[in-house]
Amino acid sequence: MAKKLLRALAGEVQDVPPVWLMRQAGRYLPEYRATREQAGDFLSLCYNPELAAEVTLQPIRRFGFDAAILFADILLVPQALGADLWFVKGEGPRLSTVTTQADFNPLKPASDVHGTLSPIYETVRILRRELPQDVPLIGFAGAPWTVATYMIAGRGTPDQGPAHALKDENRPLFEALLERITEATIEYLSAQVEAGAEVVKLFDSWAGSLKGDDFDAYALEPAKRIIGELKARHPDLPVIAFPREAGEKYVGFSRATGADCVGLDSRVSADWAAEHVQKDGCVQGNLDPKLMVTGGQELIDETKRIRDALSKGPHIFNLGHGITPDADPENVHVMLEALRG
Ligand SMILES: Cc1c2[nH]c(c1CCC(=O)O)Cc1[nH]c(c(CCC(=O)O)c1C)Cc1[nH]c(c(CCC(=O)O)c1C)Cc1[nH]c(c(C)c1CCC(=O)O)C2
Repeated sequence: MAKKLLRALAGEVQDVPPVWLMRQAGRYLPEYRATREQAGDFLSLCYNPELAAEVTLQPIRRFGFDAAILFADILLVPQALGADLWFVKGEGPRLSTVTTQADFNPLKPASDVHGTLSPIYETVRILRRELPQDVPLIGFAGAPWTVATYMIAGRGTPDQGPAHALKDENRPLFEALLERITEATIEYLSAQVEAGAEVVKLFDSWAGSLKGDDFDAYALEPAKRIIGELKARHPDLPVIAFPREAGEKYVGFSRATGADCVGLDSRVSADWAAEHVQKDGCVQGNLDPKLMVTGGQELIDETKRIRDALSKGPHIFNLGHGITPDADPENVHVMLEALRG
């Protein structure tokens, strides 16, 4: 029997949808925290193929999810382009900033990213050997806009203000940066597929802060380019696009970009998505990650409600965003029982 996730991506409607969770390998799991400790820190874990493969496998062993997602980070691409990257404990990522032509000039060409990223391809090769036969591996990268917001600000920002400011004040530089990230992302994802990733996902976590024509130019168009080039190189490759908080812009996104599936955040209702988004194909989502912390009957009811609302078309069950460090692993079992039971 073909893998459940691949069947959903091919448009098959299933009584019980395949399920995996964003950030399923992460700090809510004690075994993840132990392996990260063993690696030293988060980035050392990302670049250690044996240990990165181990943390990718941990949630598969514990929960029996229908897909594994490569353990890495979207900010490895800026690092491969030459940006400095480090993580401040309890705060998050920091990067050297790109706000002037002088900052941009030393960035490497896209074809040079493989030197830094080759350990990630080794992680993929290990995983293809070690994953159970029925569990496909999802590779991923950040979408150009989201990656650019971190490269421009040098950190996460609540409103992506610095990136919007550069877009408004120096559009040629902003567009050159997006172009470089786009090219690097094509190279990176293509190499993941060559190493054995069976599906790829493009995370545009901050797509929702792009409005109107900006959304089309800087979220939709780059996704379309990346997906078009990947499918030219790997014709059967399924792609999941996640323009988080796109709202009304979710409508038609998969048709316009060529994505096989669109990821939904928790702000849109499953009923609305069934009518307006799922008519174009597979959707993924969209349980509120908070329910993995609070649990109880509401978790059970919401899981079933989303499953039922999206049951008339192809659906991959997931959260609306990543599972948080304060989530209770027991609640994952509760959700799986509600979904599959
Ligand atoms: C914006 C973004 C990043 N990284 C990612 C995104 C897009 C998705 C999203 O919106 O969440 C994507 C990502 N990051 C990670 C994965 C691995 C696969 C998975 O299990 O989903 C994936 C797919 C591991 C990680 N990436 C990070 C962790 C936590 C690091 C740790 O172990 O201390 C993990 C497991 C760190 C990270 N990485 C990033 C930030 C802002 C942070 C700090 C915030 C935080 O601590 O949660 C950048």
